Amino acid sequence: MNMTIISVGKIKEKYLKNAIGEYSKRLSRYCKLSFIEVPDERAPENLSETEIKNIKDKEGNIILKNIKEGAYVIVLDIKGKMMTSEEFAKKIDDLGILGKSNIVFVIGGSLGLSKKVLDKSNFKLSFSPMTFPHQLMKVILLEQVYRGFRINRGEPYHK
Ligand SMILES: C[S@@+](CC[C@H](N)C(=O)[O-])C[C@H]1O[C@@H](n2cnc3c(N)ncnc32)[C@H](O)[C@@H]1O
Repeated sequence: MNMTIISVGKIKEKYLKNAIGEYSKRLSRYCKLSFIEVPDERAPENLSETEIKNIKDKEGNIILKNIKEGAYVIVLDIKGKMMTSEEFAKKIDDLGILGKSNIVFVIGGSLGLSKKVLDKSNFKLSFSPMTFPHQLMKVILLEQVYRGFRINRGEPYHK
């Protein structure tokens, strides 16, 4: 299974890079993982609704260009569906059974995702009603994908 994580902005913090590196290494046993980082637009304070929309559209159009035809697109969206880790593991397993071999996860930038990107998605996944920084979201997502593969294989993992 190929998994691609498209996110907005570069991760600069060393501790987050290390965590991403660690989970990427662990996941290499289970899937082919790749990352695409889309440049984030400068977003000063006090932007108007129109300016916010324009920025999200600009970032969104680059995200869309990076999604290959036929990929199953899961966007990370606070208002999306919340799941247990077991349900998420089953979702990954079901996608494999359905022959969906290219899964794309999309994480928005500080302003969130454009409507076009949300509309393009096959599934909207929420990790909680709380807002997390997008950089941290990448680590949390990787951990849950790793946990999902371990659950699906019946392999031990700390609860
Ligand atoms: C800082 S948040 C953006 C907040 C923005 N105000 C919004 O409502 O989308 C950056 C990105 O992280 C992801 N994210 C943050 N918290 C999340 C959560 N609880 N569940 C799912 N995705 C989340 C989403 O992809 C979001 O676009």
